[in-house]
Amino acid sequence: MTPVYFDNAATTKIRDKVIDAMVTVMHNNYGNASSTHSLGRSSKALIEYSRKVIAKYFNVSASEIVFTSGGTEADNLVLRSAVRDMGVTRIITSKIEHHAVLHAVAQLKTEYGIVVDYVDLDENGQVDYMHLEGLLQSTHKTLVSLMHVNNEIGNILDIKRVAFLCKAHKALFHSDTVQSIGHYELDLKALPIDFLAASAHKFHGPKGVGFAFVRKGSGLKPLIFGGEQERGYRAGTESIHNIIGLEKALTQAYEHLAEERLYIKDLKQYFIEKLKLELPNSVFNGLSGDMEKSTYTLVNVGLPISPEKSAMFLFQLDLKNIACSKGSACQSGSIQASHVLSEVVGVNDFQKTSLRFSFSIYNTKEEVDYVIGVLKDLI
Ligand SMILES: Cc1ncc(COP(=O)(O)O)c(C=O)c1O
Repeated sequence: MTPVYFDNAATTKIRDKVIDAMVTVMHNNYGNASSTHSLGRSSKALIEYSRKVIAKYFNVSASEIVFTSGGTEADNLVLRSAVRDMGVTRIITSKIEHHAVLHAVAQLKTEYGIVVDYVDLDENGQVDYMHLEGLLQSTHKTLVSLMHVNNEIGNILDIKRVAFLCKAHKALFHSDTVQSIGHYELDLKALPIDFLAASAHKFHGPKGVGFAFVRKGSGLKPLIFGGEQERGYRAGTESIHNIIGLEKALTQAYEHLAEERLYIKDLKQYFIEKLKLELPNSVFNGLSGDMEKSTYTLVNVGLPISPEKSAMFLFQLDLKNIACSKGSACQSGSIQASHVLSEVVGVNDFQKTSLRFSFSIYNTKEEVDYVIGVLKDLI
């Protein structure tokens, strides 16, 4: 039996069309994009074509897209260069960012002694925009780094509001959009955002490739030094098949966005209703039970199971062929809280075991029925 895969926020299955495009490239376009012969030139042309296609979706110019090994590298590229090369002396972020941001910022604090401030969050983990505005009254050269969609609880940031707040206070704005690109559209002509991070494996593309959007004139310098690839922003021979895979995955995602969003949203709604009916003592963490204020791709549920029993519970789910994420009140058997849930889940609800179920076009309502049936039986 193939697993019921409800862990799409961790990574997604690659689309067949994406695999086909990548295999064709691996067969035919093995030339190094820096070589001047025709094989090299055709590799280079493919990369530049992909860059143009990607840039168009965000209404930016191709030179503002820098390919990276994924979201983590894109976050690090932006954050580290902001401090090292752009004069940033203060970063405002939140305690529920992905570790790719949190740990990179902590490292910058250690290395450069920058000031780090964490914006207040409300009881659902939503950014307190008034507090953010207060924090922005500062003489420091500031960068704000706030994620668009939270990977654990699905909360959606009012990215437009934050972008204009930053602009009004002359702060740079970076958003980790790893969970939103491919699922939400962003017009970067209309939004004053300076930097973004994206990752292909979150929208049915390959692992190990992503990109940073870097606004023209930002003064960004590389994280990795060597050759002149990526216009000097990122040294190293380009992974052509991965870049083509990224572009094809993004094209597929945005071409089918309307119908696929409807399909997945309907699945999430069905999951919520069914869970409320079958296990009414469950709670939805953060805003994940709110169809409008959280992403349509995931729910994070506190189930009425004590954390001590949580490790066994996850093992039992695994035996039933259910793949979901611990997301979690208890990780790998030790009672170690997720940093996101520690911030947003109240003490009482924290006595429950939290699981993240994240959906994609490859899931069905029958799978939802199966999972909720298993949860009910086990509980
Ligand atoms: C919000 C967020 N940021 C960054 C990352 C890291 O991306 P990558 O796996 O491409 O390095 C992830 C992946 O889990 C994520 O969910």
